[in-house]
Parts: sequence; structure tokens; C-alpha cells
Amino acid sequence: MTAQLNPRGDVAVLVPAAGAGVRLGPGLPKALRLLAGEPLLVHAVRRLAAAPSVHTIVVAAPAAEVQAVREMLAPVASVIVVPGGAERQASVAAALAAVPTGPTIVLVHDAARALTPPELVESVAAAVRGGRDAVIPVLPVVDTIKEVGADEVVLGTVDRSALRAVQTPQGFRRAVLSAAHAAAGGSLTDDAGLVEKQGVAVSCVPGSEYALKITRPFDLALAEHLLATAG
Ligand SMILES: Nc1ccn([C@@H]2O[C@H](COP(=O)(O)OP(=O)(O)OP(=O)(O)O)[C@@H](O)[C@H]2O)c(=O)n1
Ligand SMILES: C[C@](O)(CO)[C@H](O)COP(=O)(O)O
Repeated sequence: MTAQLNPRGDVAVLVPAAGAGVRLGPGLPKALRLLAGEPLLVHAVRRLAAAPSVHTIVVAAPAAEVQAVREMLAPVASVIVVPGGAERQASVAAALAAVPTGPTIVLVHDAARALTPPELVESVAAAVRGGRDAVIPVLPVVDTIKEVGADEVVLGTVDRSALRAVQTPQGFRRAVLSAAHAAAGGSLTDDAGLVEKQGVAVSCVPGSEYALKITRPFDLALAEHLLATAG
């Protein structure tokens, strides 16, 4: 059944989904690869559409797949689909340009984080609504971190107590994200990094293990297992 987005919601979610998925290995663009029989993008959009604050979803699809993605998502939720760019930042900028008047909060969410729970979408949006300019979900770093030289010889052990692993959705006041993209030079894969460059404070909220980014084959196998075992 097609999910109805909330016409009174205040959140637009941008979904960059135009990446190739080189690290996953040869095959379809990553967002179109199957997880438990459905494309990663379908899993991601279904969960976004289940978040009560979401008013609009804009997907940046591989340029050659825009119509196919529209047809694929039509039974899932009413979404806007635009062609993505060569870099993630360009895909996000294209999606941002397609957000209609209305939403005051914009979230940016990787299609590759296909199992992200709607509750995380709500907690990031709530933190922005509560007055933060920019909010990212994070997890503590669990491994010992070493800095190494070019020859893979250890230079030292990094203090990880102040390190965090960053996930999506990343949330922004709409004007803050728009200004950061307008000013952006170069290409960053992380929108919070763009607003940091503008001197905007970025706040953290607890992330979710389920928001893992499906990057390598092991991640896809892990996601299959999580789906199969989640009650
Ligand atoms: N030109 C690009 C590159 C990436 N993305 C999206 O950005 C998200 C995070 O990127 P990542 O998971 O690193 O995907 P890829 O760039 O596809 O991965 P790889 O580097 O292995 O090719 C993904 O949902 C991906 O589809 C995008 O919309 N446009
Ligand atoms: C935005 C991001 O998901 C935060 O962890 C990440 O930066 C995306 O891409 P990357 O190419 O794997 O750095």
C-alpha cells in the first residue's frame, strides 16, 4: 500500500541514491540492488515514509534510472525523483533544489542506510525543531584507532574518547543547509561538513546500529541477517 506522507509535517528528506556502489562490487547502482528481494532504496523510503513528521521525500536517482525509480517507488510512497550528480554533494544539491515551499527542516539520508528506523528520523528532526541548526546521529567508536604512516607503520594511538562515527539522516534548518550548499566549493560526502565550514554548530544525537551504511558485501549480508531476525 502507498504510504501517505503528512501534509502538515515540517520535514523534507533528501535521499541521495545516485552512487555506483563500487565498494559493493560489480552490479546495478547500489540503491537498486536487492536486499531480501527489494531494492535498498525501497527499504529506505518505506522507513522514511513511516516517520510522522515527514512531509516530502526527494530522491536523487542515477540519471539513467529516473523513470524506473519513479515507477519503483510509486507503490511505496509519493516521492519526487530527480537526476543525481557525479558526486554525492551534487546529488544532494539537486534534491534540495526540488523541495517545495513548506518544510522548514531538511534531512539528508543515504539510500545506502536502508534499515534506518523511523524513530531515528524523528529524533534528528526533533532536535532541529528544538532549536539546533544542524544535527547528526552518531555512535561511539568501538575499536582502538591507530594513526599509520604511508608504509603502514604505526605512528601512534589516537584518543578515541572524543571520536564519533557519523550516520544519516543528518538534519538542518532549511536555510542553514541551503546557505551551506550555495557556498560550497569542492566536494564533501558529508553535509554536516559543509555547514561546519560555514561556522555553524553541529550537535550530536545517539545513532542506531540499524542505520549502518551498506558499503561492502559484508554489510549487505549483515543487513539480510538483521531483516531476517528482527521480530
Ligand atoms: N554521485 C553520488 C554518489 C553517492 N550518492 C549516494 O550517497 C550515499 C552515500 O554514498 P555511498 O554509500 O558511499 O555510496 P557510493 O558512492 O555508491 O559507494 P562507492 O563509493 O562504493 O561507489 C548513497 O546512498 C549513494 O547512492 C549519490 O547520490 N550520488
Ligand atoms: C554522509 C555519510 O554517510 C556519513 O557517514 C558518509 O560521509 C557518506 O559517504 P562516504 O563516501 O562513505 O564517506
